[in-house]
Amino acid sequence: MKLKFMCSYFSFIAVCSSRSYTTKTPFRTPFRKGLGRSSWKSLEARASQTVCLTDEQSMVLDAIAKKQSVFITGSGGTGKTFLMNCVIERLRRVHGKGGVFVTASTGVAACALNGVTLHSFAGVGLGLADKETLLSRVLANDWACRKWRRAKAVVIDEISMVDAELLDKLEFVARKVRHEKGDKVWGGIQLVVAGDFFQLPPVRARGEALKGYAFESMCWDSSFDLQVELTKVFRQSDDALLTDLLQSVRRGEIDHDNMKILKLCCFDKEMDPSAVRLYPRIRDVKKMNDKMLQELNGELMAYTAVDSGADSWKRQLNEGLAPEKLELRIGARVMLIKNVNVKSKLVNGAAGTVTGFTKPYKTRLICGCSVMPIVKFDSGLEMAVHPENWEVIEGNTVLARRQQIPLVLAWAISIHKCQGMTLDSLQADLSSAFDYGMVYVALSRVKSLAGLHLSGFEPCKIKAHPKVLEFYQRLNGGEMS
Ligand SMILES: Nc1ncnc2c1ncn2[C@@H]1O[C@H](COP(=O)(O)OP(=O)(O)OP(=O)(O)O)[C@@H](O)[C@H]1O
Repeated sequence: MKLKFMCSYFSFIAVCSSRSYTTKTPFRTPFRKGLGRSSWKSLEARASQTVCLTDEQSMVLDAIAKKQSVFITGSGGTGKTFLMNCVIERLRRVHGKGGVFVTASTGVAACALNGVTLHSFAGVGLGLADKETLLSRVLANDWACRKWRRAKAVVIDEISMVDAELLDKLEFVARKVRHEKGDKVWGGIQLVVAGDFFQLPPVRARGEALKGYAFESMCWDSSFDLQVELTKVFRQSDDALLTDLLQSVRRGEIDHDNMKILKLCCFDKEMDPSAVRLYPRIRDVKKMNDKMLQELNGELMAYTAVDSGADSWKRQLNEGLAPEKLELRIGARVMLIKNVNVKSKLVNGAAGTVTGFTKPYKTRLICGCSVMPIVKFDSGLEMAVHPENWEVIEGNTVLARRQQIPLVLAWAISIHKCQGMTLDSLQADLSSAFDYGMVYVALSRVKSLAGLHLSGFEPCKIKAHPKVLEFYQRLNGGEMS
């Protein structure tokens, strides 16, 4: 039955355009024309005006207002990142800007929230030493100590990439540094953690065993007042078949019907030339982008990021998505790495092609270049892309800032870097997929089956860790959602 629907589905998409754009968007005009910056509504107010928060999302915000510690999870595209932005704003209203520290396990995720990496916030270096050594390191570091003591709330995004050992060490450091608050877990800090453990696990050297997921830490259960799993998938809301397939892949399962669907994505579909290629390994990404750029004939335009702040913090900017050096030619496939205009769908992940370059109005140089790129996005919109800022903020201090054109070459990107993105069309080469959750992360970026192309796919590459399965079963009272 499912297979029958699937076949008619594919003939349907063959007749229609191979691209798919969400038309049932819940967004209304986010800003009223003519309003100055100071009149803009808060993010949360705008969010609730333009989109309907689900009951689960509202429940999280209510808990935040009550100063509860919350773990937010859910499959890819259920709005964790979207909600985190509202959560951060609510926390700042509750505690004041200076008491809220926004962190994430990776530079990419930290930059997306204008925060810092968890390691750099904590002042524990790589965090490899034992907990007592790390504590004395923090106590000897005035700045790190002050941050821990000033913190009223700490946000950690992409928790799936933090190991259990590190989480326990940080909880120990927080409790000891803030001993005047009693012996409370995390020294009484309100903790808001988000992530999906079915996605990528902590990065480790090749062959090195997993040290344990964060939920295996000793402090996990006592760290939260509330653990919420978001269940409404927004990203694939127009494609029930893909939503259903992804739920199985997430659990590491693939039945006969879903296998057939994925096989059709491998062989029977004409390749969309605009599809982003996803590779498990960075070297393949670089090779592909360099090769494709070289094949173009036009003049090479180079944009060098304008950075400010201390060198140690600038390093984190390099871990983010905005490149230090961006080279473009007419014809280059590019992707936005920042939301530029949500109403016009110029959002993080929107792909397009460079069609020309134009002189900027007033400014003479844009990131070292005299012209700005003009991009024709796949939605049909063509526009000059202006530089944007990325900041590393801790509490209320801006530690570093990068100005760069918000584009990356997008013939190819790595599966690690695409975690968090929404893509219209992708081609994933899964032949060298090596880790738990990797296939799921790659597949769950796309909005519809029409935009999904696979190569190197084998069912054994779909892997979910048994401990993760167990954790979610416990979270749902024995039931998998
Ligand atoms: N309540 C909502 N109403 C409408 N759209 C929403 C809502 N919440 C989130 N979205 C939209 O759903 C899409 C996916 O959200 P988001 O990227 O936050 O998901 P995610 O759970 O963080 O995904 P991933 O785990 O893959 O990073 C975004 O386009 C976001 O704007």
